[in-house]
Amino acid sequence: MCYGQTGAGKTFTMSGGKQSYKQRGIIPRALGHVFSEVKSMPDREAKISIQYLEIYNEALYDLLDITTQPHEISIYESSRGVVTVSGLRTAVVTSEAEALALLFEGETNRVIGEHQLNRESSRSHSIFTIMIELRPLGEAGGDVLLSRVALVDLAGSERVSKTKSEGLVLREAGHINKSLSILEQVILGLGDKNRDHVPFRSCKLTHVLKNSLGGNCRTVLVANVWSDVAQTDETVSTCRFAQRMMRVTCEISANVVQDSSARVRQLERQVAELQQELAMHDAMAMRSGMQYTPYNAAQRGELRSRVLDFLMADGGDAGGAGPGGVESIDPLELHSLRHMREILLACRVGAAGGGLGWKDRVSSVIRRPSSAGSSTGVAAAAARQPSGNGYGGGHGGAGGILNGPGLVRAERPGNAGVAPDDFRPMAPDRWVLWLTALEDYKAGPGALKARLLADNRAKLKTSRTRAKELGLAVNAAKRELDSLKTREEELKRQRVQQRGEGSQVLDAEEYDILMRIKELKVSYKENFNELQIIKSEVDYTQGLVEQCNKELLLEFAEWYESTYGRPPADDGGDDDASSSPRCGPSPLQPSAAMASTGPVASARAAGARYPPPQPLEATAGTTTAGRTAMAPPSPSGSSVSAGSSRGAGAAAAAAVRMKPRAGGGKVPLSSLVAPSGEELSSPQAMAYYNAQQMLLQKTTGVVHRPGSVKKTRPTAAFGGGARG
Ligand SMILES: Nc1ncnc2c1ncn2[C@@H]1O[C@H](COP(=O)(O)OP(=O)(O)OP(=O)(O)O)[C@@H](O)[C@H]1O
Repeated sequence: MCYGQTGAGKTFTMSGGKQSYKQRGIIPRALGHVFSEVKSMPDREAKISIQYLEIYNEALYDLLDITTQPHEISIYESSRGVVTVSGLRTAVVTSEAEALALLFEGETNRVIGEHQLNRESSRSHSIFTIMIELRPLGEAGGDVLLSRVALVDLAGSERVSKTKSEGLVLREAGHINKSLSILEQVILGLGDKNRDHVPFRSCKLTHVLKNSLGGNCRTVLVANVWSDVAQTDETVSTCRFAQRMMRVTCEISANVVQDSSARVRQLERQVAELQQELAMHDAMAMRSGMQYTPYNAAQRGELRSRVLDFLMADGGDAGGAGPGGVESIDPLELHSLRHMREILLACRVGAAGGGLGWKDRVSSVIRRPSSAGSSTGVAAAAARQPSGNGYGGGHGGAGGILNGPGLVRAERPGNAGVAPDDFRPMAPDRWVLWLTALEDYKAGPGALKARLLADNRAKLKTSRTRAKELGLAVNAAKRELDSLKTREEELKRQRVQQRGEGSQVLDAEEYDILMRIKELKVSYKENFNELQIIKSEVDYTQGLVEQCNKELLLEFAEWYESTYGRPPADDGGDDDASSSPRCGPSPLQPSAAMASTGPVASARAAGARYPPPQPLEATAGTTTAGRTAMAPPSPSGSSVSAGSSRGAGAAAAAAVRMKPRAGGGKVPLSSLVAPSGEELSSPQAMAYYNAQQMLLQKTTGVVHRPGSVKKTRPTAAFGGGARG
């Protein structure tokens, strides 16, 4: 801030002489300095803007904006005491030249007058403000440093006796002197710590300069004096003012603010970076198909379908590992918290639909014995079932998969194909039927696809295992490389310290380390390359598995519909077949062609609403209770037409043979083989058996158990009493 009597050289000091570049004043020098400083900070982004205010006769004028319509410029003070001038043009400048052009434009707009002491006397106070916003360049959202430099060229105090002012110039002098007098009082007030009130608001000049005098600021006063004996009084007066000014002390701190919009951008960028990081970790750990965004309806439906598939693939609790045991089941891997939540949601949806036994099912999965080679026979399973529970293994928890609710594709008028998200809960009894039919389908017409699915799953498992191994090897190699490099650096430093810079002789340890590093680099590269290949293989096979699974289910749905009719709406499964008019052609009844002969016909004759099942457990010649005829196994490992239990079409497709067994008699379920020759897994066989038991009971009221034939009263839930 330049202060002094008129003609002392304030404007010359602040703006400079017009003769040469050398005479440039503080303002152009400050602008040059600001821009060169900004240039020397490539890691920062600066926004520079300027304002140029004039206070003339206690009125505010915008020196950068005189061409536009006159507009009100007013002083606004916030509750926190921050003073701003509203309505003032703030010109953002990107170069020194641009800023200088505006400075010159503003100066030409200033009011000047002529009097005895100065031919070009400034008749106003001017405040040229440079505002700088500095923020980290690559790190939007960091702290923003706000700076403000107010370069003030005060009008000079003048003694009218000396200036001989009159008229307008005299009036201007009055305003000038008055405002300078208030400025002096303000400075006095600021210098006196005991003073409560500082009259900032007494005039426009002090009000505007409030934050530049007593706020969070550093104030520099240039006291301009006219070194002439005739001006001694004014010089003394100026020096006294400067002296008072020196008493004013301020506590300053940097104006650092948080840019909220930039902060949002920063956080977004951070999230994106973390997602990339996560993706990289997933890639390294060979976790494909990870999803961190919310699931859409189709994806949710797909997952539900997979959960169901998982549960069905298990096929009950036959207990134990082995070719058909727990170990052969493809686990539902948990990829992420979101994935886990979705799986639990799928379970909950299922539970909400059927409920019965679902909890048991989950418990049985969790508690399933894992000892390899344990007995997988029916007897073992049966031993765990509560006796006389009505539905054989299917109801006691051991064969829990049959108890769980299923999902059925919702029907759409005129559209057999439905999206996976159209699954809705199915009553347990219907689900049993559906599940059993699926097993049939997989063993019969869908055997090829099922085999393909199983093959692809096996391949996927192998690839994943290999990828996991490679990932571990790559990570281990990386860790070892890092630690060896650190050790090598350390040894190198020691060698240089001991033998000097030029020493090239390595000791044994350093040599070994270098050799190992070389080896590791080769193996790292090989493993890494293989990892990339395996990764794409995993991704591809994963896709194949999903595709096969989807196709299998869709083809099965078609097959089911053509075999049994369209799945009915869920009516709770409590239809009374004997009384209902739906006893006739039911959606679930086999077609006439299918049901014309054999057990189907028998069942229909008996009023069975469902295709009658056939117990798989062949206790030759003994299972005659009820209305369903049992065919004993043929001596040659003969086939029991399990398929016939689901109609002729299914019979051909889903025939299950029994392995020949020395001595005949009972054949354990673990010996069952599918027509394809594929040995049924114990859980599959158990599920199959349980399902058939359940259906048998529903149609005939007979519960067949391994080693026993028992007649039970059908439950009301199936309304099948009339058929017993
Ligand atoms: N250091 C200097 N070297 C050369 N000329 C100067 C110097 N200081 C001031 N002058 C000249 O003196 C005259 C008066 O200076 P200036 O207008 O800057 O005074 P002022 O203090 O601003 O006066 P006022 O208060 O009336 O505006 C100008 O013609 C200017 O060129």
